[in-house]
Amino acid sequence: MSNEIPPKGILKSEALRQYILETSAYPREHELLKELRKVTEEKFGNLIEMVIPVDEGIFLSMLLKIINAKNTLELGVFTGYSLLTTALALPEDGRITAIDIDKEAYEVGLEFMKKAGVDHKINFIYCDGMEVLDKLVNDKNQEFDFIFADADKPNYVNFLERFLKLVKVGGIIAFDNTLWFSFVVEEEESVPEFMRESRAALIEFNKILAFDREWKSLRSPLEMVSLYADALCEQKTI
Ligand SMILES: C[S@@+](CC[C@H](N)C(=O)[O-])C[C@H]1O[C@@H](n2cnc3c(N)ncnc32)[C@H](O)[C@@H]1O
Repeated sequence: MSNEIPPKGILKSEALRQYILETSAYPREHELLKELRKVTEEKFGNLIEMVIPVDEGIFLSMLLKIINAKNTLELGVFTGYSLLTTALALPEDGRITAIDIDKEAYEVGLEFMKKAGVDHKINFIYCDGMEVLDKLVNDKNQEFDFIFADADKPNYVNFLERFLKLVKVGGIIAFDNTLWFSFVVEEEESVPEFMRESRAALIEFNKILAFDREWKSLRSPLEMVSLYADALCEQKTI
């Protein structure tokens, strides 16, 4: 047996990822979330890859419950897997402001929100994200316990600037896809062309969060956690 220290990290194979999903994620997935994923795949084919994975959904749901989130913001809804996850995790009087530029996809998911009896918690805004965020910031009365971004990766830095004004103390900001299918550590040539712009933006975003002086001063009250399920979260702790 080799005496070399093995690389850090627990996910050493696709088989292990499947094992985790089968033993800890799928059994906890809500029936309507399973159905929504299936219908999304039937209607949108390959775009199913846009939907957050089941283990990430369970993690987000756990975070929402731990912080007793009541008022949340989601940017990037698609057919609403992460939105339904959030709506199921919030209390009866919980509220979600959900933003997307695709109304048709949202309407597919809306059926499932209704079936689950959680549609009253959702305020869907059909509009560009930055436009809505600027309005919310100007409003000055808006404060969210939890913010989830899963859209328009090149704009993550701009979103963060607004989110920091919108998240309440003790709240959480979560960004999806910060590892970009692991492409952040691969050579550009091996990345599909249509994914390169986002890869470059995410590498820059991760760097800024970790090292940029200006952001560091903003970040000082934030704790950061990066997850293999590919969500990166910041928690404002003071
Ligand atoms: C990765 S999908 C979101 C997936 C969703 N979170 C889920 O779990 O199913 C990204 C979504 O962001 C939306 N989007 C892209 N650019 C946007 C923008 N500038 N403003 C608002 N929504 C945007 C797209 O229409 C798409 O539905």
